[in-house]
Amino acid sequence: MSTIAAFYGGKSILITGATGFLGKVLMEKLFRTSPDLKVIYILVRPKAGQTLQQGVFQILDSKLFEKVKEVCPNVHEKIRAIYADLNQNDFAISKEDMQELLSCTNIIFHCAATVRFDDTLRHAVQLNVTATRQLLLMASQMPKLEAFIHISTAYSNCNLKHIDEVIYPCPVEPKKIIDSLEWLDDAIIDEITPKLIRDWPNIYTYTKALGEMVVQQESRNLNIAIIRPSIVGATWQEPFPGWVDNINGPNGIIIATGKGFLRAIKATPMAVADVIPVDTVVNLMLAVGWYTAVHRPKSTLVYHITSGNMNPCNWHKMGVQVLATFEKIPFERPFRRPNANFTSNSFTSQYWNAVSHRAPAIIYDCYLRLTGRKPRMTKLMNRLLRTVSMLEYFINRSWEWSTYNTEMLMSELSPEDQRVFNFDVRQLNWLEYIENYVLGVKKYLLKEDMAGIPKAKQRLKRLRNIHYLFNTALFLIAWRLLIARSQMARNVWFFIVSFCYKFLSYFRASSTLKV
Ligand SMILES: CCCCCCCCCCCCCCCCCCCCCC(=O)SCCNC(=O)CCNC(=O)[C@H](O)C(C)(C)COP(=O)(O)OP(=O)(O)OC[C@H]1O[C@@H](n2cnc3c(N)ncnc32)[C@H](O)[C@@H]1OP(=O)(O)O
Ligand SMILES: NC(=O)C1=CN([C@@H]2O[C@H](COP(=O)(O)OP(=O)(O)OC[C@H]3O[C@@H](n4cnc5c(N)ncnc54)[C@H](OP(=O)(O)O)[C@@H]3O)[C@@H](O)[C@H]2O)C=CC1
Repeated sequence: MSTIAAFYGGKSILITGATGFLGKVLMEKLFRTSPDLKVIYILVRPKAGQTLQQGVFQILDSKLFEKVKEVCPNVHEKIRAIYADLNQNDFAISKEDMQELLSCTNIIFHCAATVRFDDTLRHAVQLNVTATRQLLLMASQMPKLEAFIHISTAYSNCNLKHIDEVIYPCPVEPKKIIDSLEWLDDAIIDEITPKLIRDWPNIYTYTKALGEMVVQQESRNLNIAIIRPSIVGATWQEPFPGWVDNINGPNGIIIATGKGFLRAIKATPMAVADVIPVDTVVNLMLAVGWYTAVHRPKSTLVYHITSGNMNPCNWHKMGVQVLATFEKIPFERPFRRPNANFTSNSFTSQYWNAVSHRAPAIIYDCYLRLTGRKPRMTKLMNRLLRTVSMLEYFINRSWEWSTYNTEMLMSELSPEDQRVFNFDVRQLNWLEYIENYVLGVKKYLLKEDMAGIPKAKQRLKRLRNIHYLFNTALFLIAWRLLIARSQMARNVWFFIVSFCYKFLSYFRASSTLKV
């Protein structure tokens, strides 16, 4: 029997961000491996037109929870959804609910965050910093609390090149920022934001760094651990390979490439693609929860869960494998044939954007206008290119994350726990993983039917022929214009034509002689 699975038996677990990508996979694994856990409290913000119960059923109805329903048929009774908005004071939790949370919770997994790179500083601080502080305050009033696990990101210190499993201080105290945001108006905040975030690439990573500082400062006598995953990708093995459910990180890029919208990207091909499967992250989270509660380390331990130092893959390898998978399992109705040009040069990147992205979008919009439809491709392309520009920082650099704590934890696990809660990425086969990832994006995100593959392949062939035809026509027009304008081009043209003519005459003569 797994020690970790047994540890969660009978426990009351509080999860924030349970409706998100990581939160869902965490709940799934908890129910599957510890079906005898007492209850999982999830803090859910109200959604228009949906009751809490409907929200829970929607999560449980997804394919992700199919195995859970077999192992734990009464799973819906073990989820206790609580209305909460982490942007509000006391999270807007009712008194009764708060009382229950305070008196019963044994373990907290704090996953909720805004992961948008372009959020306002006010909102990002509220969610990623102030809410963390408030949750810690709540945690300090929980007599039965055994461990508080805070989910950060490996990029919270991405202004550094080598990152250790320690909490780095931020130049400005989180408390000062929280206080000043209370009285500063939005216009001034916008103005000072670049000065505050300094060499962090966006507000998200900056506020996650502030969140870690808050954890350190407000930890009191709690048992706390911080987990820093890199780019969280589709499931590797559990409950089945390839599960994804949002367009963040690589997912949106895979869709945009598979649909033929995105054919070139400003990326350093040899930079490490530090993607980490979501089930690996969840396994580490559960192991850390157990270790923190049982072994009670004296200080707050930080755990990196990254792939780059143990089993590195680079963007080139990833791009090639993604394209190879599109050959086998293409997405339906692509705009153009998928392609992946990587360039680290700004000028070349702008050239590709003009020729390979904006020009086809404009041509397509002209076609839509001519056929009496509303143009939409240019707008979509502009949004896509804006998104890609925000991700560029992460695909043009490599980082080194030390993983001493993560390795130490691995060595502390029994062989059974190492198997059930496997977070050893050295065993990951990238080619297989990427193929399943792309397949998962097709099935679970795009909800495309596998029966449509032959038709999609036919469409790709047609697009290839159109591509060749278009290029040939373009070449001939360009050449014709050049000949009309330049004597040198005419000379070259006559030389080629006379050379071909001579070659053909010689060929004909020699074949006549042989006869
Ligand atoms: C040709 C080359 C081919 C290559 C071959 C393929 C090989 C694979 C290569 C893979 C390289 C990947 C590198 C990943 C690096 C990640 C680093 C993460 C590091 C930190 C990790 C973390 O610690 S934490 C999670 C990270 N946190 C996010 O990842 C949120 C980002 N996101 C936003 O911050 C907002 O999304 C933002 C953008 C403001 C827009 O915001 P916005 O207001 O414009 O509105 P929306 O979000 O609604 O999206 C508007 C439209 O952009 C579309 N879209 C949204 N995201 C998209 C996305 N990723 N890729 C494409 N398309 C996306 C969407 O489909 C919409 O399209 P539509 O208009 O048709 O609806
Ligand atoms: N995905 C990634 O690549 C990485 C993620 N991380 C970290 O992992 C954690 C989870 O990320 P992920 O699952 O991908 O993110 P998601 O965006 O999928 O999930 C975010 C969760 O936070 C909840 N949330 C947001 N705002 C509020 C609010 N005001 N009140 C209550 N709940 C709120 C969301 O609820 P709702 O459903 O209502 O929106 C959702 O459940 C985050 O802390 C993130 O920083 C770290 C590294 C990489």
